[in-house]
Amino acid sequence: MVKRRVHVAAAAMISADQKQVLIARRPSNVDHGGLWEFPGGKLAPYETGLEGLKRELHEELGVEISCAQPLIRVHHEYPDKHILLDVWQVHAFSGEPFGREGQAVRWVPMNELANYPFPAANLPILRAVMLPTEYLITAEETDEARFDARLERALKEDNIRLVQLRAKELDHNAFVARALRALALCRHYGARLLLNAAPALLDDVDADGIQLTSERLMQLERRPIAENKWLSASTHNTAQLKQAAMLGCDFVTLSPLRTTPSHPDVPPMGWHDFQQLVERAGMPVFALGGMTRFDANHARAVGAQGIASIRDFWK
Ligand SMILES: Nc1nc2c([nH]c(=O)n2[C@H]2C[C@H](O)[C@@H](COP(=O)(O)OP(=O)(O)OP(=O)(O)O)O2)c(=O)[nH]1
Ligand SMILES: [Mg+2]
Repeated sequence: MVKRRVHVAAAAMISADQKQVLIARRPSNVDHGGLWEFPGGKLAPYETGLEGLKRELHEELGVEISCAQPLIRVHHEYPDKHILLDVWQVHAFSGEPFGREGQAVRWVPMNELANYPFPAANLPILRAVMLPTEYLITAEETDEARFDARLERALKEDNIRLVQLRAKELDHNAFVARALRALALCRHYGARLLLNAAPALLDDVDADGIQLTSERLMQLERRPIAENKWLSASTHNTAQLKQAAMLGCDFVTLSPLRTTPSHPDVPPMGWHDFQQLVERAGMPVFALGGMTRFDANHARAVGAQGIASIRDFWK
């Protein structure tokens, strides 16, 4: 049997204070009835994703979208169909959303989304909604006070909300000491901290998660940390992306987009290959390798969550 292919546009509508997202409950008499969803629906013939999204949000919620950006594209195999969920983050709209088709509609704080049952295809979307567009990776530093000052500057002035502590130059004790200070700073500014370290390091430092190197990624057979922690991995190709999906990584970095001074001999993948890999990744992907904040919109446009960078934030 050839499966039906269904292209669905859906919206993650964000409240003005950026803290809440709008969800709706599917009526009990349809597919996935009773589960929660991001409002939207199937595209009509010849409609683009954004056109379909505008029509569906008008029909289902009575709102008019004025500003939307691609968030994530998820391909999912249901028993009877192949579905592409084309999800947009809606930052501005007019009208007060209500369930025009009688469905329940609710604004939910980001950190309570996990309490609502969604269809199986929605897991990567929930991750994407919760993640920011920028992922800071810390640089090598020999001076601890300077490390703290630079991290704090990025949290305070650049509004960074996701940080990876990467410090290959430090031994175990020095890494733990730096990580504890970084964690306190991140907590203070409401940012999340992932450690680029062995998963067991979470026993010493109760950070928000682990960033696996591609080498660690390929050695693992199952997810090495609890579900309530974030698991990310550094990836460079299809095999590593598949392994990350198999382990249940919440997101990944994919590199190198461009040639960088730190890896001058590694051939860059460029936006075209990057986009093809992201399309099938099935989880949020941060573009890494020579990226700056000015690349974030382009990264979004080709399907990425955003950009990861050392240099652009470490000043
Ligand atoms: N809108 C939406 N659909 C989702 C989500 N997750 C998910 O698996 N789906 C699936 C359920 C459906 O099979 C399909 C969306 O179809 P739909 O029933 O909303 O389509 P529609 O609004 O055009 O309604 P209809 O005209 O077919 O009645 O995508 C989600 O978060 N939002
Ligand atoms: Mg619908």
